[in-house]
Amino acid sequence: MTGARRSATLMSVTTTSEQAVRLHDVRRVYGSKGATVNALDGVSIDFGVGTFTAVMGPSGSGKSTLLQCAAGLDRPTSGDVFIGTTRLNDLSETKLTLLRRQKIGFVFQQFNLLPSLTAELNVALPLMLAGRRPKRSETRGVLASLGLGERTKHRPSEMSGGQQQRVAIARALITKPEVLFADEPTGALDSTTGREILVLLRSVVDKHGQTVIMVTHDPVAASFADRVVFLSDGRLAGELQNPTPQAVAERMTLLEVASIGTTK
Ligand SMILES: Nc1ncnc2c1ncn2[C@@H]1O[C@H](COP(=O)(O)OP(=O)(O)OP(=O)(O)O)[C@@H](O)[C@H]1O
Repeated sequence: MTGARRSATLMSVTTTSEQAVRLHDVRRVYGSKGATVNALDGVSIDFGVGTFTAVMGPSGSGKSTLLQCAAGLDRPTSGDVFIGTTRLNDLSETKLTLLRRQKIGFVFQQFNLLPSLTAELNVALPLMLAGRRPKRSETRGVLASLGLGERTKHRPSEMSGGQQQRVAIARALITKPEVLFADEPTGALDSTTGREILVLLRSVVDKHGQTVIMVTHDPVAASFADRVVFLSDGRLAGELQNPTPQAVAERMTLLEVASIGTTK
């Protein structure tokens, strides 16, 4: 692409303040000559400020790769990623790390808490990494707001899976991120506990106006979102607004069948 054409393209994808995250023609190729995988194959999508989006698709369709590229944890092979109005492609590793610390929270399926630290210290960690000395009232306040006021001194091994995931969410929210990314946040939890976590994620959007982008395999979990976007073979394969579990499950069945058909 010529410089002029590239500038024109970039002008046309300049983000507005209503978009929390924007991907434009993002490709992510893994491997090298002879053995490459197009994990993302030209994905363009916007995530509006204060919205809750679920990302679904068959295994290997590129969901985690999408999340990692959108969160600046992985760099696309080509294409543009914006967080707010900042284009991530232009940032050095140091600036990207700073932006992630300021604007992004990430929650994982396996919680990823530090086992030797109390709940309170796990939550304080992002502030300490940013060079701040966290106030006890700050970390305890976030833990209390997530129903963990009595657990501040407990270590991860002394808490249930649901409590550990709530600590992980408290840790992600302590920096007041604009966007919270969650990769299978209920995957390791029973359905009742998982539902509590989803209610919590919903309130992050409804009460605080933050943006949540969540990968899930579970149609019930996806129904907590405002929108579900589907991926298949690294490409967008449609979306559902105001999804019901039934509508999501039907769409997933069609995609799974199509994906089995193409791998035979
Ligand atoms: N680091 C990597 N090196 C090589 N290939 C990779 C790497 N990460 C992912 N892939 C491949 O890229 C494709 C997309 O992977 P990704 O993990 O994004 O899919 P997914 O939809 O999240 O899958 P799942 O639902 O099974 O977690 C898959 O074919 C996967 O094998």
